[in-house]
Amino acid sequence: MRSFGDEDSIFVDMDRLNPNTQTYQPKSLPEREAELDQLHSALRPATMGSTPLNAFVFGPTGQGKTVGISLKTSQLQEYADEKGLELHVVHVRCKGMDKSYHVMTHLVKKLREKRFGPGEELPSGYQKKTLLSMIIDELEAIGGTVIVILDEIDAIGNDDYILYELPRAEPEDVRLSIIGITNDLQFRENLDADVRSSLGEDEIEFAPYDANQLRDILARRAAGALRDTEIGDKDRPFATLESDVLTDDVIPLTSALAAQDSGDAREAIKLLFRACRFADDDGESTITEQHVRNAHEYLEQAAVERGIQSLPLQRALALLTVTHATISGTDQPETKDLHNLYEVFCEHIDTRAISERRFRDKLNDLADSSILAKDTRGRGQGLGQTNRYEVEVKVETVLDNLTDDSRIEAVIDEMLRPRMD
Ligand SMILES: Nc1ncnc2c1ncn2[C@@H]1O[C@H](COP(=O)(O)OP(=O)(O)OP(=O)(O)O)[C@@H](O)[C@H]1O
Repeated sequence: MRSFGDEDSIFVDMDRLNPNTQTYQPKSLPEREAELDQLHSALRPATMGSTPLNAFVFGPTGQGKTVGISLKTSQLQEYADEKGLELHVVHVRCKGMDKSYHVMTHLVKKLREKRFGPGEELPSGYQKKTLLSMIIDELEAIGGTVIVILDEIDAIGNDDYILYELPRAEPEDVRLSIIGITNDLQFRENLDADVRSSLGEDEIEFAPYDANQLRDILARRAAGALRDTEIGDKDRPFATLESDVLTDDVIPLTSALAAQDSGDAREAIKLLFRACRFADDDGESTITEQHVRNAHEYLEQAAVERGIQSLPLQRALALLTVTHATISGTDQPETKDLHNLYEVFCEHIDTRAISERRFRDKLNDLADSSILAKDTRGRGQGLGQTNRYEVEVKVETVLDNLTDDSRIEAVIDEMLRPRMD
């Protein structure tokens, strides 16, 4: 067994390459200068005793929206503390809160914690209107300038009560600004026009990073995180990066893979971090292109496994029909045959079956998430097209990750496993 503490490492500060924002926050985001200037302009009135503007910040996942806003509001807070201005920033992460109601209970809790310190309870059993009055009361008790950040606000779906009411609340002697953040462009499109115009006094878009920007981001994170790795000119991080542990191809390959997937900085950092950890765990002194490729494969596999684990019942059953065909050696069966098998599964576990058309939608959803491979081909002259499906991953990966629901387990144990022997 390995002992802690007596190993050499390529890392000098591992946290710096950790994509988790609780672990490490960059001190500057040069790639987001334009967006942060826009935010600066929206918040600046706070420094002049006026009300900062409401802003709506949007862009795909992993684009520095959360860290950017946190950097800018911390900078404003520092200024306010220095000048003795009364300013409070409240950050509510709305992920998982599927109603305005939940966002409001969390907002009440956060506002109370501003006054009384951590450990306040979530209020429960109140009507939405009462919660709104509670929020207004709390805001008035705090006073001064209050900036409320509602991060991942798309979680509330169609229930936009809080977004409609809060900008109109007008608490007395409070200069209130609301910053809504979303990575769901559809949510922004679907917002009620009144909500959009009051919340989005300023709209700030974070467009996806390109491969060159990702190179610079990775170079800055790697310098300081890895041994003997430094940047010569901070305005040209990647171009002036010198490293004894990173081979030349590593950052370009990592950026190219992340840019091609989504331009997501979180994914790019995660990939580089995993590649470095693979090298470090093997006791190697350099990180190579192969480590990046292994890390990419590992993360893709992990994402597919998470995707399989979270499949709802109908999609899981649809996946099992294709898996059953693979195990039985049936080469790419027709959707109709898969649906027949699906009906047998449903009967076995006493569940109502969905129609063949909706079943086909489930198969297509699985193909969209790269769990199934879809092949569209002609049936022969004049006979139209047909879709054939195959499992993209190993049969074992499917069976091992579909274990949460006892009905699914029954189908696997009684109808699939016996065919594997
Ligand atoms: N320009 C940058 N320089 C260095 N690190 C960055 C940069 N942009 C983003 N990051 C890092 O990428 C990760 C994701 O950033 P962040 O959480 O701010 O994204 P986001 O746009 O809010 O994503 P989501 O919509 O998923 O919440 C964090 O680890 C962050 O530190």
